[in-house]
Parts: sequence; C-alpha cells; structure tokens
Amino acid sequence: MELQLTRPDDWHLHLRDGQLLQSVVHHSAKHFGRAIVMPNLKPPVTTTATAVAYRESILKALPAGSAFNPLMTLYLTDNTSPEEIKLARQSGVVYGVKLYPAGATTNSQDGVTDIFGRCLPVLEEMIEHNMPLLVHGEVTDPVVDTFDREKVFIETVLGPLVERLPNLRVVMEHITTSDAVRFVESCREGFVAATVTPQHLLLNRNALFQGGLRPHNYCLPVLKRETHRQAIVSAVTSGSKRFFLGTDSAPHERQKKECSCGCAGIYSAPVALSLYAKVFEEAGALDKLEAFSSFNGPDFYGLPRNSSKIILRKNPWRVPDSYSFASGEIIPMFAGETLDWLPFNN
Ligand SMILES: NC(=O)N[C@@H](CC(=O)O)C(=O)O
Ligand SMILES: [Zn+2]
Ligand SMILES: [Zn+2]
Repeated sequence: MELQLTRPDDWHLHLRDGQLLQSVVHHSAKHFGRAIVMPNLKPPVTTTATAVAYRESILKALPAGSAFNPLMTLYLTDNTSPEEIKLARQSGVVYGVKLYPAGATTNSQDGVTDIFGRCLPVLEEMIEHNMPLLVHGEVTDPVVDTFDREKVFIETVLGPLVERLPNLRVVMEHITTSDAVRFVESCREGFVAATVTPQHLLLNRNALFQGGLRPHNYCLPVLKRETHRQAIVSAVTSGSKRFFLGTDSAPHERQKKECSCGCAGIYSAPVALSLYAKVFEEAGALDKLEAFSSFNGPDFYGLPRNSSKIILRKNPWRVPDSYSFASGEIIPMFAGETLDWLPFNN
C-alpha cells in the first residue's frame, strides 16, 4: 500500500549549530520542503543579522542539491525593539518571533519575563507586519505543578493576550492538553493555530516511567495523561485547519539526556513522518494526513504549498538504535522499534 502526499513542511524544528547541525539537518531535508527553525541557540538568535547568518550556516550544512528551505525565527526578549521586527520583515527570511517564557525550557534563560509589561510595542509592530508569534506555552512559576503549566499559561497569559491583541497571529507550539485544543478551537480561525508533535500524539506520561526512567521520552511541555493525548489525536484527525505538523525534533547528545539532570527534547526528525502516518492510520483518518502535514501550515503562514510530492509506503523498517556524530550519539524516538510506513522521494 502506498500514499502520495504533497511534500510536507515541519513548522517547529530545532537544528542546533556546529557539529550537531551538520549531523542532523539531512534527516529533515530528506523529506520536508521547509521548516520553521527555532532560535534557542547559545547565545540565542535575537536579531535579524544573526538569523541571516544562522540561515547561511544551515544552507552550507545541507547535502548537495537539497532544496530544503529553512524559515528563520527571532527569539523574543524583554529588550527586543519594534525596529528589529521591521528589519526581520524586510530580510525576507524571518517568518516568526518566538516567545520563550524565561526559564520554561532548553535555552530559555534569555526569554521574556513579563510579556504585558515589556513586549506590547513589539507585538503591535508584529501585527503591522503580519508576523506571527510562536509560543512555548508554559508558565514558569515553580509552585505550579509541571503537568498544569500549559493550562495555567492559557488562563493567565495566552487567553488575556489574544483578547488584548485580537489581530496578533499566534501559533501555540507543541500542544499537550485538551485545554489547549479547546482554546485553539475557541479562537478566530486563521489567527490562532497550533503545532502538534509525534510524541504528544503517540505517548502519554506512562512512557516516562515504563519499566524504569526513560530520559529519551522526556520533553517539554512534558507528556500528559491519556485523556489529553486522545483529545489531541481527535483534533488533528478531525480535518480542522487550525492544527499542523511541527515535530519539535530536539536533538541532544546522549550523555546530556542520560545523566542526573537530563535535558528536555526528543529527536524525532528521522521517524516523524512514519509516526504521523501511524497516528492517522490508527485513527482511520489517513485521508486527513496530507492537510495536516502539507496544507494547513503553509495556508496559515500565507505561503504556497509545496509543488513536489513524497510517497509513504507500507514497508516495515527498523529505527536505528542511535545515530553517531563527531562528538557523540543521538538516540532517536522509537529507537530500535519497527515502524510500518517509510517515506520516499518521488
Ligand atoms: N521541547 C523540548 O523539550 N526541548 C526543546 C525546547 C522546546 O521546544 O521547548 C529543545 O530545544 O531542546
Ligand atoms: Zn518549546
Ligand atoms: Zn521546540
């Protein structure tokens, strides 16, 4: 059995830099046409000039002949100026501005401490330039239970923000709860949308503790209980245009995951398309996979859909146990397991 799909894009991707970039970028470039590239490097990509330079280094790291197009983002800080948004739009290569609440996730220490107090002029400028805000939607108050941080963020930050700036276009990244699904569905279509990862469609929080502690299933926002997973599957397989593919593929060297204080992030780029196909097949909704993977994202961002195609073939394959690179190994999601669907370039 085989499916032909318009080439998909990845609307939330971490490509890192240096050696890690060299070793991971080909996994995304092989089957995805474009990707929204996250700016949480060390130091973060806070200016258009650094975004342009980062884009150049990604293009250099691509396999010869690749047409993969990295769509860049700026990392919002308390000090980002409205002028920077103008420069970002003029550059033609920046497609979004990323909100990391300070301390919420990997390399978010330079993020925003007070969006209403510090960022309203920048957000107004983004509305002028039709530049979307991409949101890591978790509060950082250590008193709030880890599993409630997305829900509380919606109640205390995102809901009020959307109400205050109804013309701001927002992507709630990597949603993990039924609360987020309900919130996105309650907003104006075309203004608020969400990306969805393979892990939040396939795993619930039991996967963190299956037979022992499983660091390679640890990401942020953390996996939630089964009812939330089911709500997200229903949302993406319903055919709604508000949800689209964003892997949040986030490689960390193995030693940085398997240690006493392991990093958050799951490396899914090599398996993501196989995993999304699995989700849609299990839900009896393979006919909705193409819109989720290849239409809803570009339609939201106001970009053309890709013209080339890929094939997904039922052709069981074993996910490698690890990928080696110059200074270590990366363990992919579903390492060592067998997946049914295998993507091919047409
Ligand atoms: N998702 C993660 O667990 N980690 C991401 C950061 C992020 O997207 O929050 C990373 O950069 O490693
Ligand atoms: Zn995030
Ligand atoms: Zn991410």
